[in-house]
Amino acid sequence: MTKIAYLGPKGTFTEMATISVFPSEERIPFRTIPDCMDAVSKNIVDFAVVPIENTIEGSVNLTLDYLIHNQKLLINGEITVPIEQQLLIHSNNTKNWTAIKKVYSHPHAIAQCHTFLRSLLPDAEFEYMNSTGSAADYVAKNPDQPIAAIANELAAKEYNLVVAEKNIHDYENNHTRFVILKNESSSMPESPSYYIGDKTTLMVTLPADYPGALHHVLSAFAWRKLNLSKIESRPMKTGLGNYFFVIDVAMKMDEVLIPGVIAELEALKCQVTLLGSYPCYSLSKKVDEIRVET
Ligand SMILES: O=C(O)C(=O)Cc1ccccc1
Repeated sequence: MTKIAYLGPKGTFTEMATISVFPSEERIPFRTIPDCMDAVSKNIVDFAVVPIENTIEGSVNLTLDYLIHNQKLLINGEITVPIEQQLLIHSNNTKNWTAIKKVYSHPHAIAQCHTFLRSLLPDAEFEYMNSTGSAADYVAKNPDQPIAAIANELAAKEYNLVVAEKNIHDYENNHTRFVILKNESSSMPESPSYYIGDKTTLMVTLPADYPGALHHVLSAFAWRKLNLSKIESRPMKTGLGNYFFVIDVAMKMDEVLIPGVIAELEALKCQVTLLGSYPCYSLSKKVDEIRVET
């Protein structure tokens, strides 16, 4: 059976994303994003699902950087999931949850709830965890401490926690994109999620810093009328001011336009790496509907 690594433990948003694309495959939780990617390169699993970008916080740098610098895997698919954050507490603490002293969660989840936290738990400290699921697990295992987790309803059920406050995320339009990684390009199993189109992701390194360099790169896409859905710069880690660009093109790899862009950029002495050309899905179902037992 196909094996899928995801950022665990059970009850994470990544698990929600994974269930929606791989409802009947074997899903295996890993503790960290790099652990998921290593599992693919060591052939312990066939695919890994990890978060890559959030509407509120932007890119998940750990994923982008590990993909570029450590495990050169290919993006085989993408799934976008609506994110609703809940404040979860142990049933021992339901009487006075405003006395919570510490809030545990993934850094992006805490960042998505700053307004709520500042107004209702202004004195609480934050404790950053590898995932929202591991925060929920910690709160469940420490019933005597005045602590809460920020996580989803799946985690509330999984760890038997109480939802003290519902939908505490500051912005309505809170979505996260997850990528499906593999060490080669392979066709994805038919997904029950909604197909929303194809994307191609390129990594571009400029030969040197000179006036108009990025303009030249972008014009290779512009005059071909290729729509870019994202451009992100990340440090090359070789010195201050050295960056590479990760560029998402809103179309499938073709035989003319994208190869033409790559040839043009290479003629400008840019280094271009294809990170993947893949189908994108969207999940707009409720947690109850997506819980699938294997
Ligand atoms: O921690 C999780 O549940 C994850 O899957 C990572 C994450 C954290 C916050 C928002 C979306 C995804």
